Amino acid sequence: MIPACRGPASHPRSMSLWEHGLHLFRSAVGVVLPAPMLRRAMVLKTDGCPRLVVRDRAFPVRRNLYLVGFGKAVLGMAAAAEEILGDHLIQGVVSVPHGIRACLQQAGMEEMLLKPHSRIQVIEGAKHNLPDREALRAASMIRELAEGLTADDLLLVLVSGGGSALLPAPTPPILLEEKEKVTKLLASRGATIQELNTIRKALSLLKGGGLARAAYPAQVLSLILSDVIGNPVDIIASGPTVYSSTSAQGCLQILTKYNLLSILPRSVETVLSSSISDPSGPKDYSHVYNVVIGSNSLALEEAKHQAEDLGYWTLILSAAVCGEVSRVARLYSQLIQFVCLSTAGLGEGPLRDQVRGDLLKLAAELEIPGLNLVDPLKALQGLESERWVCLLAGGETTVQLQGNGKGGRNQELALQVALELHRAKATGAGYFLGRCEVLFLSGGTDGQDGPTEAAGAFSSQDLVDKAAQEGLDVETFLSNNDSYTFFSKFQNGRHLLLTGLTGTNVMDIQAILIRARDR
Ligand SMILES: Nc1ncnc2c1ncn2[C@@H]1O[C@H](COP(=O)(O)OP(=O)(O)OP(=O)(O)O)[C@@H](O)[C@H]1O
Ligand SMILES: O=C(O)[C@H](O)CO
Repeated sequence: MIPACRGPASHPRSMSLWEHGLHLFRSAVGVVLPAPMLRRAMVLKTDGCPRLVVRDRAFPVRRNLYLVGFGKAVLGMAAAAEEILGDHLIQGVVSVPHGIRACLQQAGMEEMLLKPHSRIQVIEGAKHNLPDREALRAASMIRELAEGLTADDLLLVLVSGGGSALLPAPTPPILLEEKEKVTKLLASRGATIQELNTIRKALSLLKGGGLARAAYPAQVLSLILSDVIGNPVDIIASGPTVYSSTSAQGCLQILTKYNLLSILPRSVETVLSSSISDPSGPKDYSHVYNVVIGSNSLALEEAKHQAEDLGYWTLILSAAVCGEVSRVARLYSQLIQFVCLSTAGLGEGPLRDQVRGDLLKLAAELEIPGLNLVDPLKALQGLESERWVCLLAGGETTVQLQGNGKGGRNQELALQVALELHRAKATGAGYFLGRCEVLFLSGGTDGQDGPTEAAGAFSSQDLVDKAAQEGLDVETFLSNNDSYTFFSKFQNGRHLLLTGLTGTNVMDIQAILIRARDR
């Protein structure tokens, strides 16, 4: 479990980079844990007329509050919300992952469980993140609750990643199995989450704004924890409270792209063609207020704040890092080399120009939204030598699985960075890398990286050599996508980032910490 984050007890200079990295990761996750996040997002004011205040809006409350939720982090969010709302909450239903209560109990995370006499009913479903009968039952209870509301009511909707599978309500005559078949095929053919959820929205009664329509004329307040790059509220959990501008033509384009048109179930064709005559449904969503209350950027901001407190010159590179792990690893390795050249006080020179050129080229190729390295590189170049540097980033990379090993994208990234740095040691940058202490850390904020029990891993430029001394060949493990097995064996698992399930999820976080070695 991620403990509540306090500042580090020891003086920053006496702490290892390792301890700094762990502190930053814990702080980043701490700020998007359900309870603190909910407490920041909404306040129940009881002076005068009781009202629920969220950002610039105040919703009058008089025991007229209902709650629904769906997603992997929603149980903790519901527990925190119920505590804030007290007796004003009349009734609630949340759809959460199969086995989550036992899991949280086992991990000692009681604060994320509902109290014994809670007014919120919990349905566990979507085993293996796939919609099932239980999730279907939860979705229909949620729909019923929403449809029974009046203009005097306020519906609080809690949304987090994993919500799509936990809120299945296929538009008749589509059957659950038919819808699942389409989404499974799309996912296996490499569709993006935007494409996948565009189709899900078109085939669902509740997604793509359907829940907000069902709740009308009640007010709808939707609090959203984002697990998608750029925080698009219409895509996160397939946007059940967000107007959907998706057209049937847009859906057909996606289905054509992935060669699915000829194998669509008849029911899906029927629903898509009937939506051509009613392209978007009602557009008035003035009764809805959607607010993103937790995101990768928020977590990175907190890590930056903490790193600055520790004495680092800190920069957030991007909260939208995506792309193949091996290419992202090359980008991070070149950034590390650039920083080492800069902090070693090397003035303008051909080596740094070369690294800079390679970096800009690679960054352009990766097309990471909003990543502009020109100014950060200038700033790094202008830093006084020996300055501690912290670079932070977040997002979600992808791994093309080729082997049958055990791992996750964060552990694979950490291992790839170590390999890239090892290779760089043989180049002109090697001398400068040797003069710096470097720590690379990548972790999933949900505490689980792929199907492993680690959240991620730490690495550095000496890892490959040290592993070789233990008879472990990094390239062999990487070629089998076996990063977890590697990190479990190497130095008895010391480089694994082990946090346990955190109860939240804002994708992944990377931290690079660099300081000149004492000479
Ligand atoms: N052996 C492996 N090595 C590297 N990556 C792996 C391996 N096996 C699975 N993965 C990656 O793990 C991811 C799936 O795990 P996980 O459930 O953590 O991701 P997710 O479904 O995107 O969940 P979330 O967004 O909640 O973290 C995929 O990106 C997959 O490519
Ligand atoms: O539930 C979903 O659709 C994904 O987790 C993206 O939010």
